Amino acid sequence: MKTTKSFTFDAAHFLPDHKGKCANMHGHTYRLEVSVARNNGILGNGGSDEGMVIDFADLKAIVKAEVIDKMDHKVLNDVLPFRTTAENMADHIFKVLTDKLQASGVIVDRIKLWETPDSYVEACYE
Ligand SMILES: Nc1nc2c(c(=O)[nH]1)N=C([C@H](O)[C@H](O)COP(=O)(O)OP(=O)(O)OP(=O)(O)O)CN2
Ligand SMILES: [Zn+2]
Repeated sequence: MKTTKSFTFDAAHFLPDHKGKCANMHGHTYRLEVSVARNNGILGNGGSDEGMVIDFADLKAIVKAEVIDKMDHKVLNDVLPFRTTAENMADHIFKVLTDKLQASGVIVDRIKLWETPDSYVEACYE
């Protein structure tokens, strides 16, 4: 069982040394899909999380605090310490959310990051 929450955020960036137009500052409305699962495969048993991987609201709050608030309406080159390709961003988001969720027995199964309406990357568990 996988549980997914989607987000959008707007940000500017440029790719140093890019051979094409992306070397120039430009913006994207990114779409981020975060899919998570239980590390033991068993859904919550008892209490508020009964029958859930994670409450949608809890997942939303974590992604907002750890990712969206740090990237939305930012110049990504100023806030991320790597070349801001969609691949590097998805890898970073995967690691940040894995660190945050692992104590509660939740794993990040997939990060899907759309940079444009027709271009996306995926970072997947194993
Ligand atoms: N593998 C990757 N290739 C490119 C990335 C990336 O992150 N990973 N990024 C860019 C640029 O950021 C660019 O803004 C997006 O590229 P592209 O899809 O080519 O942009 P367009 O939507 O304008 O292209 P269309 O020709 O309209 O499809 C470049 N490459
Ligand atoms: Zn771009």
